[in-house]
Amino acid sequence: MAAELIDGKAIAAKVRGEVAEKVRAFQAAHGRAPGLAVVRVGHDPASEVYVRGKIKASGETGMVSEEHHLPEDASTSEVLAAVERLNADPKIDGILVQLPLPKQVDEQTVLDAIAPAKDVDGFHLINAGKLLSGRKDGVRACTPFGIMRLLREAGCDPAGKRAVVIGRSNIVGKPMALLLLEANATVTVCHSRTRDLAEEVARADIVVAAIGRPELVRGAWIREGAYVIDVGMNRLESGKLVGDVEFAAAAQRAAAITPVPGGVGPMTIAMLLSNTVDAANARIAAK
Ligand SMILES: NC(=O)C1=CN([C@@H]2O[C@H](COP(=O)(O)OP(=O)(O)OC[C@H]3O[C@@H](n4cnc5c(N)ncnc54)[C@H](OP(=O)(O)O)[C@@H]3O)[C@@H](O)[C@H]2O)C=CC1
Ligand SMILES: Nc1nc(=O)c2c([nH]1)NC[C@@H]1CN(c3ccc(C(=O)N[C@@H](CCC(=O)O)C(=O)O)cc3)C=[N+]21
Ligand SMILES: [Mg+2]
Repeated sequence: MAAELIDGKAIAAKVRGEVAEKVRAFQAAHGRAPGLAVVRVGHDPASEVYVRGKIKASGETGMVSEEHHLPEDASTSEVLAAVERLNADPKIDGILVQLPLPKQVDEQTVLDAIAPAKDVDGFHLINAGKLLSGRKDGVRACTPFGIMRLLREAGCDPAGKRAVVIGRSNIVGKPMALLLLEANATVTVCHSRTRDLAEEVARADIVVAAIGRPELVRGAWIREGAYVIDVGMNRLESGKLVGDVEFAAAAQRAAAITPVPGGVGPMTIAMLLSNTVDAANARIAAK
């Protein structure tokens, strides 16, 4: 069986088109475009690539975006000062602090300083708590939120299905598990201490791999007809980018699968823009 390819690039383009429509309506109603601020600290080469992608994509939707670059040796209070300025800036609707931060910067303190209404990553504990509590008004983390859209576009309704999420980070694995639960899947969360990962995966109708280990999930583990979502971004020494799933072998068994690149990554950026225009509208509505 050859899997359907879930074309994240194409679906992300569709989402960006929806966002551009909302940006036009916002501009017409309020005389300005929604504003996104990205804070980047130091010189992580991968972060530079991702931030460039975010700035470019936001411009294409008609949004205004700005990048604030702080030096590698910036202190927690310097990063906090940048966040506070953006919290107070009425033209800024969304704030994203690119992770990872240099070691001397306290990541949790910085994320918790972002005004929850401007936290377009959905990483603030208020937004994490809203998701946990089943409230619909919080901001959803971009990567898991985008994955829910990919599943929907692939014709997969999670209700009643067995979903296995591999990874339990605050930015991908945990919010992913909660969104799948909200969509009525039966959810198992696996991690580095899981005794038999192959056995867990073999039962899954939906597999989301968010590990960061090249092709750790073997194609032979995949249940016939499963939906496979690969979040992993692993740069090999050859320069090739591969996911956490052994793609070619998994595609022999899956109903549908996301490629790397061109799957989850572009959707993450599209959902960031979607969260930003939604945050702009919500802030105006709250005034
Ligand atoms: N495409 C996109 O938009 C995005 C892609 N990514 C990519 O997704 C991947 C995961 O990111 P992130 O969640 O931040 O990573 P983290 O490193 O924070 O989390 C990795 C998770 O994988 C688990 N893990 C590690 N080794 C194994 C193993 N052998 N078996 C089972 N589980 C294991 C860890 O378990 P434990 O908790 O026990 O340590 C941990 O929960 C990375 O490749 C990252 O680059 C991330 C964000 C967005
Ligand atoms: N505050 C914060 N928010 C994030 O959302 C965030 C972050 N920090 N830190 C890093 C991770 C990673 N991440 C990606 C986004 C897009 C692609 C992406 O577009 N990838 C392309 C390929 C890019 C390439 O070729 O390197 C693709 O998959 O097709 C990947 C990864 C967001 N993250
Ligand atoms: Mg993200």
